[in-house]
Amino acid sequence: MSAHDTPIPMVARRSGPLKGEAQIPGDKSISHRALILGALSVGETHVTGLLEGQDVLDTASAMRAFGATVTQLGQGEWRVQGVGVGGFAEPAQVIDCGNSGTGVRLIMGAMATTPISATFTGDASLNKRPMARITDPLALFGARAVGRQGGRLPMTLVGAAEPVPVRYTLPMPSAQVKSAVLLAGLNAPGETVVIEPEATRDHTERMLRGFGAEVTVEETDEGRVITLKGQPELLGQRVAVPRDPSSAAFPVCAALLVPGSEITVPGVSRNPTRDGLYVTLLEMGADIVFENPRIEGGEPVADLRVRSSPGLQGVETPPERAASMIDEFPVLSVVAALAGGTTVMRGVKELRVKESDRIDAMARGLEACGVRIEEDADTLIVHGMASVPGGATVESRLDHRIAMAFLVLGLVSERPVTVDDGGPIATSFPLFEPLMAGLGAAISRANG
Ligand SMILES: O=C(O)C1=C[C@@H](OP(=O)(O)O)[C@@H](O)[C@H](O)C1
Ligand SMILES: C=C(OP(=O)(O)O)C(=O)O
Repeated sequence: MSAHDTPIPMVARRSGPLKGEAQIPGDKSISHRALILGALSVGETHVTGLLEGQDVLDTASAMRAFGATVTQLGQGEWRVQGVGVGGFAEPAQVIDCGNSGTGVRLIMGAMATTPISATFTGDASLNKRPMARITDPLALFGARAVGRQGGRLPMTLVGAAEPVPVRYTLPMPSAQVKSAVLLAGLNAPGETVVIEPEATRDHTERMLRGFGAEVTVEETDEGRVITLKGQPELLGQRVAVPRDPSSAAFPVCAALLVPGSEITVPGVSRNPTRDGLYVTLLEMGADIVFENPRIEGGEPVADLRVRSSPGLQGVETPPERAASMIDEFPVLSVVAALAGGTTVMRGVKELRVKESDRIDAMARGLEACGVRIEEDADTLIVHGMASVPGGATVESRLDHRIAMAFLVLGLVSERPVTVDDGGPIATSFPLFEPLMAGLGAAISRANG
């Protein structure tokens, strides 16, 4: 579903020191997976800390349409009564995944080996994103996609009546593709194998094991070889969702940039497959301390203490790090604009097929704010400056991360930065505005 109908312009102004504690919402990737695996399990799954952003709410509605019972018990506390592997019913209505690539791609995988059909659609952003990367491997199981030319939504997926297991090497580093293949493999006999030449976020493998599937991971010369034994009985679990490092990135980067700031950010996931931004910020000279490291809900977490860091220096991020920080490049570009020297982000072409073309969105927005950038198909280069003029209205292009990144820039630019539509922020970080205001950030509705 579309999270909002009319644009919500927002503005950020130069702010005094950010202080206090930032309670980040639950991880989006893990929240989607908790609902989907809960729906594919026998018995009851109890989730705490679920992200109640629109992307995840759309996945909850989809799981209901496939026959699971999904109930909100309290804030972030949800119950899923599953239908078991292979138990999805054919939905009576079109499945609208809104703005969410993760939602639609994982759900297509989850239904592809069940003999039912479902029609999927999304908002104007999602309906432009490539789906052949999913329907190609799902066809190997015996599923069939029918829809628009060019592999875009809306499309109908006809699940395989007699699925066969698959061995598939990922042609691009994508946890969504990996996860779709593994979820499809659940209802195929025999072993489904996914080979990923570059490691991507591993929440699906971790959580499948937690729900009782047999999953092995081998590091080989070809990359990570993930083997799933098909047709397990998944059993409902208790899932405690850790806080989202991709959402935490916004207040963390804001605190690094705004002079005199000191914030704490408790309980953020430090899964190594998600840690690239934090590695990069430390290399740039950021003052971030990871306190009280521990395991929560099967994921490594820590409490972050972040202090403003005036001497940040530009760095080069290598292509092999890109997957572990893929959603953080927009906000890293903002940090880079205020760092000494040049920051070169390599191996980032996947950014071109996110909610927007994020290389183009950042490049045009930063230029409008007075920052010098260079780009090619797979690289973004930002030339840092002591002070960014700002004073522009930037297009958020139905992309939550673009909107939040430019609002962070506005906190430290000479003149305010406006984003034409902050509505998409609700897809991943519904309480971004009050959370940032609570820290002392001057972010508000532009017409309010
Ligand atoms: O699997 C996931 O939960 C995600 C994988 C990434 O997408 P790709 O698989 O397209 O890289 C990431 O950008 C997205 O926000 C969440
Ligand atoms: C790319 C993202 O999400 P999705 O692919 O699920 O739309 C994101 O949250 O930055």
